[in-house]
Amino acid sequence: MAEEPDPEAPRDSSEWLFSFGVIADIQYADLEDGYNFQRNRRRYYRHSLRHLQSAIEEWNKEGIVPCCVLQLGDVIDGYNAQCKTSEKSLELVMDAFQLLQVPVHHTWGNHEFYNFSRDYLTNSKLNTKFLEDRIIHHPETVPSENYYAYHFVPFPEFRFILLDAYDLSILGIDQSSPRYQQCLKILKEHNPNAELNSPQGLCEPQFVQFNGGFSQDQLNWLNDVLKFSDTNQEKVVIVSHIPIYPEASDSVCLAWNYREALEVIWSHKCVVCFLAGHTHDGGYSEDPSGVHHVDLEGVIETAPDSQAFGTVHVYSDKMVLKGRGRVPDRIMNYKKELL
Ligand SMILES: Nc1ncnc2c1ncn2[C@@H]1O[C@H](COP(=O)(O)OP(=O)(O)O)[C@@H](O)[C@H]1O
Repeated sequence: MAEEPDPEAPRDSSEWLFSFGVIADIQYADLEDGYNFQRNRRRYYRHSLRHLQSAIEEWNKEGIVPCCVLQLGDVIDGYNAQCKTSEKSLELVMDAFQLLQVPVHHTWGNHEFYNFSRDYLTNSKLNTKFLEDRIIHHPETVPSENYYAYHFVPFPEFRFILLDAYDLSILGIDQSSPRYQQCLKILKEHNPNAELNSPQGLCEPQFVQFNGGFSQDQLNWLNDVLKFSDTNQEKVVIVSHIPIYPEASDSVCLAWNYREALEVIWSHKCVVCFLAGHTHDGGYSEDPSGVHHVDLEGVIETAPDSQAFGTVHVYSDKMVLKGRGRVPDRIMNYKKELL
């Protein structure tokens, strides 16, 4: 289990290596406050941009400036599509990110696909694949163009892998394409409801339209990258919009084939942390193999007088999440076999 950091504790003796920022579910729209589908959580559409701007100001001012920021998806809200403000809102959010002194890695969530097609996203500023690492002589670690995923090395012996959790999905793709038909078939096989966003009565409630999953092709690629990391004594952090570990997430918010993703991860020792967004409430659990699953609290459901972002300080023996506002602090020790 992660320990709560003790502010009174003496300064750590383990070696600090680098830090990175995390933020999730900004869902900006120039709209009055609203509510989620259940109408039990307030959504601060307009203020979410202010939250982002103040997170950027704080990261820029930190004594130890993070080496990069991970944006965990849903950067603008789906309402923008109805209001025909998708491009304008994206521009405002990207202008805010411009002020950040370090690179941002953008993950794609369901709200990206409510606003834009996959082709549009591929050609947009939300495609940060140019920041990827290429491992020479290992073509198996090069991702296919069929999904938006890549890996990068923010610090020697640490590999971060950004996954496409909507690789299997009916969102953002042409309804006449074979891929759409294949994904619709998977969804309907698991969800007989007329409203495919409804999990009502499902034994696997994650099979809803606002979720997605990982293709076998992407899982094979992930397996190959993890194999390389195991062999080269790297520690790996995985980033995805949708979470994959039930103990850390609402069961409705998991990736369609989360079990397959866990199976791949659990067959390697190198993974230390899986970071996701999507749930808005946040969640945390260390799985039996010692992988820390963090679902970050969403900016969109964060009151103006609070905050929702964090900085992860990476040490030789652990990662320490320093949360702001409703993101709690966490100490995440590495599994023994990695020390
Ligand atoms: N239980 C449900 N039944 C039917 N539709 C739902 C249900 N939950 C969510 N939806 C719909 O699914 C879409 C995504 O839900 P939303 O709560 O906005 O997701 P997010 O948390 O990603 O913003 C919305 O169009 C919403 O109306």
